[in-house]
Amino acid sequence: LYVGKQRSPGLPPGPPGLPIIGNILQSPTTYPWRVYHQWGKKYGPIFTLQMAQNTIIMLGSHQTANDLLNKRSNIYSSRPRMVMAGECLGHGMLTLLMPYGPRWRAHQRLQMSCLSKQVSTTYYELQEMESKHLFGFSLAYGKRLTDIHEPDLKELDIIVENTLTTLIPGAWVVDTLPFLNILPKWLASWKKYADRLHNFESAVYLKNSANAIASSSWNWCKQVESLANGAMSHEELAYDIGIMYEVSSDTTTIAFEVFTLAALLHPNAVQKAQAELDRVVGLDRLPNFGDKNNLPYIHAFANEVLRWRPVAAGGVPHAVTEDDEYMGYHIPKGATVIANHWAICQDESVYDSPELFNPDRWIENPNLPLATFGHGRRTCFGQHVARNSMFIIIARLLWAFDIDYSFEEKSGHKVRLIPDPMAMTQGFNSKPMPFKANFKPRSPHMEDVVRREWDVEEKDVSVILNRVQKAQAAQKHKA
Ligand code: HEM
Repeated sequence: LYVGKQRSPGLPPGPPGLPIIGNILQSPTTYPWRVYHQWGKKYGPIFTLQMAQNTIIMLGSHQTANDLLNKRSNIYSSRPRMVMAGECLGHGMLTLLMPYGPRWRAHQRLQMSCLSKQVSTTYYELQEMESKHLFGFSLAYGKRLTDIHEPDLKELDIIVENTLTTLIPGAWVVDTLPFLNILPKWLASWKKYADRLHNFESAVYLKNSANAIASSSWNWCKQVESLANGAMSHEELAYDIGIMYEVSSDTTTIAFEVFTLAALLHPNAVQKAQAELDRVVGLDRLPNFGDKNNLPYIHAFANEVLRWRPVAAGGVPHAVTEDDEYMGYHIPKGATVIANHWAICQDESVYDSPELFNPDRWIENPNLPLATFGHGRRTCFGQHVARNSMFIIIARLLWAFDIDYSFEEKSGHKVRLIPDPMAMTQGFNSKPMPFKANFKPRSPHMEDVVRREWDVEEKDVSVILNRVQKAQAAQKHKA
């Protein structure tokens, strides 16, 4: 079935490749996750791509990803060498890309002290406040940003964009041929580029962290500094907080863009959500976290947004640390193992008519699996915070607004601007291509309620963060 020379015997099947370079020339340049989804139909739910020396095992079904990445997570939880992003840019400090082992676990413990399911309930007040004004920087650095043009936010957005450029699969020759990284800087243009980005990133993270530690309120920087108790450098700790901001801001923003796209294209689902909100919450106050257990359709809507267009559509690569056998195939130690989130979210054996946006599937079966936050021990640490953000923002947006098409004048006629639901960006994260939507208050009364609630809200972030600290101390005391 495949060219024997490029593959060790017993590997899962895959497209035949060329000597030495294997499948490199066949790497799809547009929507690789959709192409791999199709290849999965031909080669099966587990198949191999040989990228020069790198063996990549693609998992295209819920079952294969669950069997390997979840059930055997003791050996499927490392990361492949991502030389450009992990080494040249991050100098080994980006937890997302760290190999599995004691060092990653030490950082994971620090990050989970800020993000666990239990701890995330202590952020409700802040999320409620910020959802009225739309949540970001406060937890990490103990300071509110009120304007999207603030320089602090711009700097972090530049870092996110820079990092994403270093993560594009296939974009950097050194990721395909890692041995090239021994070349001196004058011969290795990527090293000079990465140095520039690293110096900027490190300086911003250290500055933000120093300001946060000097501030009067509780924040994540203070939390990890006190837990690490001198065992890690300030730079490493500043990176732990920086990466939490990096991986949360782009992903969560994309989830809301997908939400808006889904809401625009599926008015029936919006009507169902609004009927639930009106019944449970009524018309005289905004929904809040106290309503969390009584709004199943809002949770279903959020889950379906995450399934319909998974944010990291192509998956985040894992690496296997031992030789393994699965379905009669050999999976060699060191291979990269990628769960294709797009293919898994379209898995027909799990989701009926997966191409449809249908929140009701989560009402019929609230235990459906969801690949969007990844798998096993590397599952997104921030999933509880992210889910809470999605709950409160979706509930409040749909309570307060109708989301409708924009119109354009064409030869004297008003024409609806209908976005293409499949038009998404490429890259590590995939978001909808720009589109227009109109948010219209559902009634003047509801508009008044939003204004009134914002006027009486506690907006002093240090007051709220000190309450967060007290709530976390109470949780520890109870435990
Ligand atoms: C909708 C929003 C989000 C999505 C879709 C998302 C998705 C992901 C995915 C797919 C991974 C890699 C999983 C794997 O390797 O199998 C990941 C890792 C991670 N996420 Fe998220 N994420 C989101 C929001 C957040 C937030 C809000 C935070 C923190 C505040 C966060 C923190 C992290 C961290 C620290 C990791 C690295 C875990 C590691 O060390 O490997 N994420 N996320």
